[in-house]
Amino acid sequence: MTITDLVGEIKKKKSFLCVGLDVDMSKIPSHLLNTEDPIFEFNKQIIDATHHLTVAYKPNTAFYEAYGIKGWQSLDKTINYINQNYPEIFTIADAKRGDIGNTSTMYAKAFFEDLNFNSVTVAPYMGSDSVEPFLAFKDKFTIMLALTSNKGGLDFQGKDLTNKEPLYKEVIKTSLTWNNSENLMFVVGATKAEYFKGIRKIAPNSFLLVPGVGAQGGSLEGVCEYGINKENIGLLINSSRGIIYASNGTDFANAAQIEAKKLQEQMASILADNNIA
Ligand SMILES: O=C(O)c1cc(=O)[nH]c(=O)n1[C@@H]1O[C@H](COP(=O)(O)O)[C@@H](O)[C@H]1O
Repeated sequence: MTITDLVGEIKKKKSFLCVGLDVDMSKIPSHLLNTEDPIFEFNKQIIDATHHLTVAYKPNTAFYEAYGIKGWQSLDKTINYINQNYPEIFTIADAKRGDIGNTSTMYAKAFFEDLNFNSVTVAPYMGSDSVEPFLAFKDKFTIMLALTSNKGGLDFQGKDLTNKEPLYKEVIKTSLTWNNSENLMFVVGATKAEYFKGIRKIAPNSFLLVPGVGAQGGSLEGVCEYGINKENIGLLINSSRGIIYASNGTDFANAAQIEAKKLQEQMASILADNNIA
C-alpha cells in the first residue's frame, strides 16, 4: 500500500481512525470462550462491524505473544482475514522492535513478509542502522516512537540535549535524513496535544500514528488543531480499549461499531472544517 492509497481511503471514508486490536482474554465476552479460537473470533466480529468506519487496524503483538503459539496463530489468522477481505485497510503490527542491523532485517521479514503487515512500530534507541533495515522494504512503513502517550514518555524523550532540543525532536529530525525516510511515520501520543504544533514544524508532511484517545483520555480535537495536514491529513488516530471493550455481552461488535462511528463522525466534521474533501 502507498501513502496515496491511504489518503484516498481516508477521504473516501471521511475517517482517519485506527482500531487497536489489543485482545485480552479476560475482557472478551464469555460466550466466545467456547469457540475454537476466541481471539480470532472476537477480532473477526469487531473487524466486520467496523471496517467501513476505520482506515487502519493495529494489533499490539504483546496481546498475542502472551498466549504463546496459539496467540501467534490468532494474529496470523487476523492479519490474513483483513488482507483477504478488506485489503484497502492499512495494517500496523504494533511490536516496537529494533536491534542491530541483521536482526532488524529478520524482524522486518517477520512482519512485512511472513505476516504481510503494511507497517510495524519500531523504537529509535539503537539508531540509524537499527531502523534502516525496516525502511528498505518498498511500500512498507516503519512507525518510529517519537513522543509516546504514557506518563514516563517525557522521562527521556522530553530531555533537552546540549543543543537545547528535546530528544524526541532530534529523533524526528535526524531520522528524516536516513535512507528511504519516505517510508517513515512517527508515533506521537494524543495525551501530548500541546506538542503537535512544534512537531509539525519539523515534520510537516509525515504521517503520525496517534494513540491515546479513549481509555488514556487524549483529545481528538486537541490533536487535530495543529496535527492535521491539509495536503495528506497525516494522522491515524488509534483507540483500542475504548472501542473493542465497549460491551462484554453478545452485543460487543455492535457496541464497538457505535463507538467507532462516534469517532468517525467527529473526524468527518474535522475534515469538513478544514475543507478537506
Ligand atoms: O505504539 C503505540 O501504538 C503506542 C504508543 C504510545 O505512545 N502509546 C500507546 O498507547 N501505544 C499503543 O496504543 C494502544 C493504546 O490502547 P488504548 O489506550 O486501549 O486505546 C496500545 O496498544 C498501546 O501499546
